[in-house]
Amino acid sequence: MIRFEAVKKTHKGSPRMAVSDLTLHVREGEICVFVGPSGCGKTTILRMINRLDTQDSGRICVNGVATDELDVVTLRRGIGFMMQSSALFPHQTVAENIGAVPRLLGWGKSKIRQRVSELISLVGLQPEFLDRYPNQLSGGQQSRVALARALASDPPVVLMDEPFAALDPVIRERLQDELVALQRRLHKTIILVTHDMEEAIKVGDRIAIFEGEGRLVQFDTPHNILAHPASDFVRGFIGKDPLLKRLTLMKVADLPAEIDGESTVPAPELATVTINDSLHHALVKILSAPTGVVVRVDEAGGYEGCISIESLYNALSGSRPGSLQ
Ligand SMILES: Nc1ncnc2c1ncn2[C@@H]1O[C@H](COP(=O)(O)OP(=O)(O)OP(=O)(O)O)[C@@H](O)[C@H]1O
Repeated sequence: MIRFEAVKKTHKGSPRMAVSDLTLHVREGEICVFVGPSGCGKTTILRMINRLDTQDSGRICVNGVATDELDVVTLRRGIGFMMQSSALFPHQTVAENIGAVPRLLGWGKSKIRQRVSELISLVGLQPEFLDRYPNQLSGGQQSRVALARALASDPPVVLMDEPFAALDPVIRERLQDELVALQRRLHKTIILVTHDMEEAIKVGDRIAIFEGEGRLVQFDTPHNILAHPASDFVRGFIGKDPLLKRLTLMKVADLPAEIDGESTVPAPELATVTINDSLHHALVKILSAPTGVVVRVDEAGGYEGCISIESLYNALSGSRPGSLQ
């Protein structure tokens, strides 16, 4: 859907490259997260997609068409952009902010009003917010409005530059969850820039990790990056406890169900986990269970076998305790 082919960029007056020879393909309908330290070129890469910046060489294609072969208005019509720290228009109401792109596209007033009211509920805000100004909203509410604005013309591609960076951790986590849920319904192609690896792991279908001068060092699923970091740089970026992070990503449903045929009813004293719980949650329960075993149940509470610490080791590596690095 979005393809970078040998893209290079050095900003005028800068002694260093912002992007070095980037080749990368973001698939249709995925959330791809760009992560890396400050100044490594993430924003520049994002801005080149909708031609706010221009590459010095190489090609960027959106849906098979090179961006420099399209006129810029047509290109940007298909791309929603959510900039750093919301960047809402301060002198416009929420309704006017959300309707900004449809207005530019010349939609009629009633169509815009209908779209704005759809979007405000899509991002989880009450209609009474529509007449407020950005400075009358909390940071989390501003982010919701900025997301609604980026989605206004229903673009197939959405670019998000550190959308949740300014939010407190609780609100940030909630919005990350909501973004993932929204994406399941809307199937946009999303590129989200962050410097927060936890956020990347949580929302990304795939993560592109960059180091200085826009050098791509690894591009893979969160699971594979945690299991097989490509370099010490990636290992350092992942931070502490990669095994625990992998357990957070995996669900009880990812383990094979092991019903032994006899104990079809769990003993009442055993703790239970459901198939939608994370393996991290299962680990905590196993560690606090006197027997070292928890019962696995399906969504309806039906017995599906037992899980021990060994099941978790097997899920992580297929190996025995002691062999994990
Ligand atoms: N307009 C500009 N003129 C000159 N240099 C620039 C310009 N914009 C960015 N740069 C430089 O290009 C490099 C990449 O910047 P960029 O903003 O893309 O990085 P980033 O990874 O998004 O950083 P951050 O996480 O801090 O937002 C940096 O060294 C930056 O100083």
